[in-house]
Amino acid sequence: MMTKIAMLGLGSMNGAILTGLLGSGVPTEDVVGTARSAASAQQRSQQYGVTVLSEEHDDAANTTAAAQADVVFLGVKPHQIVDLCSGIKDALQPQAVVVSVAAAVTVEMMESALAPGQPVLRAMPNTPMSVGAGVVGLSPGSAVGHDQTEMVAQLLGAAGSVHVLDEQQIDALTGVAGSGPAYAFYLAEHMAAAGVEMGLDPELAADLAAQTIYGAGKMLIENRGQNDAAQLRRNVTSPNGTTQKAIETFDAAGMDATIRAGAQASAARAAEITAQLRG
Ligand SMILES: NC(=O)c1ccc[n+]([C@@H]2O[C@H](COP(=O)([O-])OP(=O)(O)OC[C@H]3O[C@@H](n4cnc5c(N)ncnc54)[C@H](O)[C@@H]3O)[C@@H](O)[C@H]2O)c1
Ligand code: PRO
Repeated sequence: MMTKIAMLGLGSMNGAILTGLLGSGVPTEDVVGTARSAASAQQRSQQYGVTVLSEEHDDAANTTAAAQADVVFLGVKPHQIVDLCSGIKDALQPQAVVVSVAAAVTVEMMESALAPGQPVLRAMPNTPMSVGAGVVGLSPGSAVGHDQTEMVAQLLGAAGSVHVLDEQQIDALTGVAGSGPAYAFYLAEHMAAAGVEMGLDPELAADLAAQTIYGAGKMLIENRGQNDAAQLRRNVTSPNGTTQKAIETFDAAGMDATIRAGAQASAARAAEITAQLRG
């Protein structure tokens, strides 16, 4: 059976998931997306090759898309999720699985806005889903069946590694993996900027940073179970050599603690938004 998919709100995150799903072989005919304006619906329809309905054109765009779907991805901002759930509540098929990708919005908040028994999954993906190298945390709601969780895990698993985990751990996963690509991009920005400051052509410096981070990530994956990140770092660091100087400079600036504090601040911010949403 083909799984029909609705993507309500096709911004950065749902767009990345959609790119990953299409890249893994999901047929474009099986997906309907929604956008707010007619212009962005048209742009996204051209970009992804799927039907995209707009709220501007039709007030019922989200309910129309949701009504046809087996899996409904909610890709709007956290403060919009509960309203979106209320809006699609009566249109959803009873067995359709509602998957929110929003930070901070709990399973309980969604379940309260949906019909009793509606299957819900709270997901925390990251944007490398778009290149088939994402990470997704999945926390099951009270009414989602094991088979339904497996079905969504398999769907998303084609675009990244899927981890089914207790909802209490999802903010921590957000701090490491949901926000994490931004940390790597931040590193790339500043490695490239250093190269430019040392006289490299900006395009070359950006390429060097990108390829280096890609290569290091690939090594981390391919060395799993053999050499961890600390060992791979040591393998680059000749005694009294160039890398040692760089790492000493990072340590002296407290970069190790800063990176931990940043990831923890991301997780803490998720919890803070949850508290704000509860009011
Ligand atoms: N960007 C990330 O890396 C990332 C990672 C994990 C989770 N998330 C979560 O994904 C969600 C979306 O974030 P984003 O970064 O993609 O934001 P975004 O602003 O790029 O995307 C949201 C999209 O939803 C559209 N939208 C708003 N209301 C709508 C409605 N009623 N109907 C249809 N479309 C509507 C907006 O026009 C926009 O295109 C957030 O809840 C965020 O917490 C984002
Ligand atoms: N992007 C979203 C945010 O910054 C959630 C994780 C990554 O809030």
